[in-house]
Amino acid sequence: MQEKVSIVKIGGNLIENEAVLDEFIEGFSKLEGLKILVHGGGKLATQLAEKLGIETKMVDGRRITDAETLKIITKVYGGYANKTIVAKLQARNCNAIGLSGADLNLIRSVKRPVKTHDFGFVGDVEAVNAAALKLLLDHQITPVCCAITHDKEGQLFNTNADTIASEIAKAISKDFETHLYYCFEKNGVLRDINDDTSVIEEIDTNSYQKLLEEKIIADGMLPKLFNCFNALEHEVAKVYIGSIKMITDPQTKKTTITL
Ligand SMILES: Nc1ncnc2c1ncn2[C@@H]1O[C@H](COP(=O)(O)OP(=O)(O)O)[C@@H](O)[C@H]1O
Ligand SMILES: CC(=O)N[C@@H](CCC(=O)OP(=O)(O)O)C(=O)O
Repeated sequence: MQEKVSIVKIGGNLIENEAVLDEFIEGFSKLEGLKILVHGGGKLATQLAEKLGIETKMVDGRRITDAETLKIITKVYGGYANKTIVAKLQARNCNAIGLSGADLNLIRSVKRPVKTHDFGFVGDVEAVNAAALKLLLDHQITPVCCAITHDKEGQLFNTNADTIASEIAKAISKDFETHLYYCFEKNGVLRDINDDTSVIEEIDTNSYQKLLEEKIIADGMLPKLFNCFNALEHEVAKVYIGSIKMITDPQTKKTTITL
């Protein structure tokens, strides 16, 4: 039987709020077994860009990343957010290491091809160094991964954090039973975005198509669900979308994604 690994992705709207981040870290550090944390930080990057007078442009949930924006996201994701999370985990005796996709050649990507838009320094994932992750996990070290990748020729890229989480989950599924959790500020995929009690408890391939047609799944939820199904199609055992409470309390209402 394969050993279980929990991969938990936490969105930027949560890490921006210190009390919520602390609650999450408390729960995550108590999670039994092997684990990996993937974090976003989009909201913090947007705030810093605004302070520096740099306009933020998002297309289909992805940030157009010019050279100045790449500097900002490297500071925010690879620096402030990543190191704050690692320090908070260490304070709870969770032996974490912060990594970008360049560290250990963890995630190699290629510039997103120009179709309707040129996203600039945005990378699509090509390869994940699963052996490096296994090495860390085998030593009970918890990787904390941010939304930065590289092309192995010296160029950093910005990559959606939901994609980082699903690509990591896919890559280690040969060696481990992987359970992927997408934590964000709502209780799950909602039928009515203004009603936090309207959680859709299960979404499968058929109901997914219907929810897309009805436009119930929109904005940031589009890449998230694409990544959920992509993970399940590549041997990831379980995929959930919900609040931070779902990782500590299995009874918490959430959305379970199935094929
Ligand atoms: N059906 C839906 N249920 C929940 N959220 C939805 C739905 N459709 C669109 N959304 C939007 O998607 C957002 C989550 O996407 P995003 O901000 O990219 O998440 P994250 O912070 O985890 O990266 C929610 O805050 C919400 O505004
Ligand atoms: C290419 C691209 O869009 N990258 C994302 C990476 C961060 C992210 O995904 O953060 P959240 O999970 O907080 O949304 C961005 O810069 O916003």
